[in-house]
Amino acid sequence: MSTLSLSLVALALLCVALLVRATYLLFFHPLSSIPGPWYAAVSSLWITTHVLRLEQCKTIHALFQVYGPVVRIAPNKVAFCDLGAMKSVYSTCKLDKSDYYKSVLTNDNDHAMTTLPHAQHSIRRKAYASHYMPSNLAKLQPEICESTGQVIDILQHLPANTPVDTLSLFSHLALDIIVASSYGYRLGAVGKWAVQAEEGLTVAIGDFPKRGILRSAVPKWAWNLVCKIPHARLRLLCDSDKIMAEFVSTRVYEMRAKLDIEKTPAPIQPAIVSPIPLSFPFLSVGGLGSRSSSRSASPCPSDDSSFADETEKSYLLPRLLAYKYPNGTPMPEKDAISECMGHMVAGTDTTSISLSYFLWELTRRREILHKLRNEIDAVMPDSKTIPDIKTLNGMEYLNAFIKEGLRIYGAVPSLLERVIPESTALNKGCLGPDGFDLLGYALPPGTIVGTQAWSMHRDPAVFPSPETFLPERWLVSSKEDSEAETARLAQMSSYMMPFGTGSRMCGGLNLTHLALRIILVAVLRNFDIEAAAGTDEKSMNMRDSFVMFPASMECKLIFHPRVPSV
Ligand code: HEM
Repeated sequence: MSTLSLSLVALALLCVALLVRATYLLFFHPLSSIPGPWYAAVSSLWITTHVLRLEQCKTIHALFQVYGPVVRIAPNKVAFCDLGAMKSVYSTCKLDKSDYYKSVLTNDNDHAMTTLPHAQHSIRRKAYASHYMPSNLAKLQPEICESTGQVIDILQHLPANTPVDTLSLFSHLALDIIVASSYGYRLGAVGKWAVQAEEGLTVAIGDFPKRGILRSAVPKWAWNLVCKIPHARLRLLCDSDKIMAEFVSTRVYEMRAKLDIEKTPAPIQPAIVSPIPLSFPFLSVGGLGSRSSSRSASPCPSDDSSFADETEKSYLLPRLLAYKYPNGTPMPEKDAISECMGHMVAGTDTTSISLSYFLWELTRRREILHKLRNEIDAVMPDSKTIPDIKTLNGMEYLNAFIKEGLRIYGAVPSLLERVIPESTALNKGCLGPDGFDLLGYALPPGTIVGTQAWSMHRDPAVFPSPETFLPERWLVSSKEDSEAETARLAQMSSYMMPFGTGSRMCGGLNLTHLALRIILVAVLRNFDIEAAAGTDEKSMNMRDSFVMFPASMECKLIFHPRVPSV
């Protein structure tokens, strides 16, 4: 037989094999009764092209509108949009996460977000959870206010009509806040942003998700080869994980040194103590010089008693290093480092993206801005003094605005993938004889299942005119029956999942709420905001790659100081 004939036979066999496989997947596979396009059922290629085009969320949403609340989006993957199923998957049955999350391992090690099994995750979560309790965060309010105050200063001193890329500015601010709250360390990223000096850590955090996508898309040998290419920017991207790990390792070293000094009975030598940032969290290391290092310039309302006893504050890193696993062994440094890195990655871009969209929306919605302003001006007579948490939490319209902002512009609108387990051992009552029951469909073990905030937040039966940004939907209407109003608000809240839902919900949720409030009131009290030329519907069109971001990868706004500013 000639080579040509052999090739033709091989090709024919391949076609038959593909046809047999497609027939099985379409008609005989346990998921074959689930609605969805046939091309999604026979291959993952279709959904992958939409992932690569950065529009998975919108694509899945369009499928729900055609096929209903359960859709097969790939041979082994099912998406749903239903409140009962959401509760069952994420809360009642606490299904394990899918392998997808492993693309964001830090320092080649797990952190809470990448710890897939529920049982192991809950041990991890216990290690950090108390750090983000409101009572601890309240003590960290001065740090957040001070970094925010620095941003206000910088914006006030910019030449008139300077467009500012808020994605960049707020990611520096978010990082300063997270670093201060995690290590009690003054990074000064905002200060560096102001003088256009590159902050290596911010660049590394921005690069890290791209590194994860690239790394998982190519074989290991190809990735190693790419990282050997002598191109400075590429090397930075390849090294982003290492840069973050080195930063956190240095903080561990400093903290250990501080603890050793504290254990030593001899008098502490100032020369040794002074460079340790835990004692002096706001020592400037590249910020705005005296302004940033001066406590008296803090825009926080608190009297200095909150600074008086630094030991009362508890930062994330020492908390992790003091944590003991159930077998009594302390959490190894490697785990503490990965955990801290995970929080920096999880919190920086998400916070800056949300803030950017919130402000951009306000440039188009003067009536909403006006209402917010009235509320803010009333509680903030001095434009340089930010109200405390209690006041911020009590601001009805601000709360409604943030809820609506997270509904439409939540930075993680994506499918949160979970896996149907093999056995019922850990999930008693959750598996029937045919597997997991999802709205009447039996999903066999190994099926990947999930819902997405994008669609849950856009259910027209729960959120009328879902694409309209309407903070008022979160306010109690005095014209309506109060019981009906309570039920309406409760129903909307139950559909909200901007921070995920159930046992794997965002660890930094409380910190985010606090930071968003502080930053929003400070900015809106001090500035009028305008969209710069080129910042429009098209440039801000939402794209997603787990985290959502604007199509143009920037959000340029102009900050005009408000006149008169008290
Ligand atoms: C607007 C800002 C933020 C949004 C929209 C957001 C959203 C989310 C979502 C949706 C998840 C759950 C992922 C899943 O179930 O698969 C998550 C997890 C997580 N987030 Fe956030 N996040 C934000 C800010 C932050 C901040 C500021 C921090 C910390 C500094 C943080 C730390 C974490 C951690 C540690 C997890 C993993 C939780 C666990 O599995 O125990 N996030 N976030």
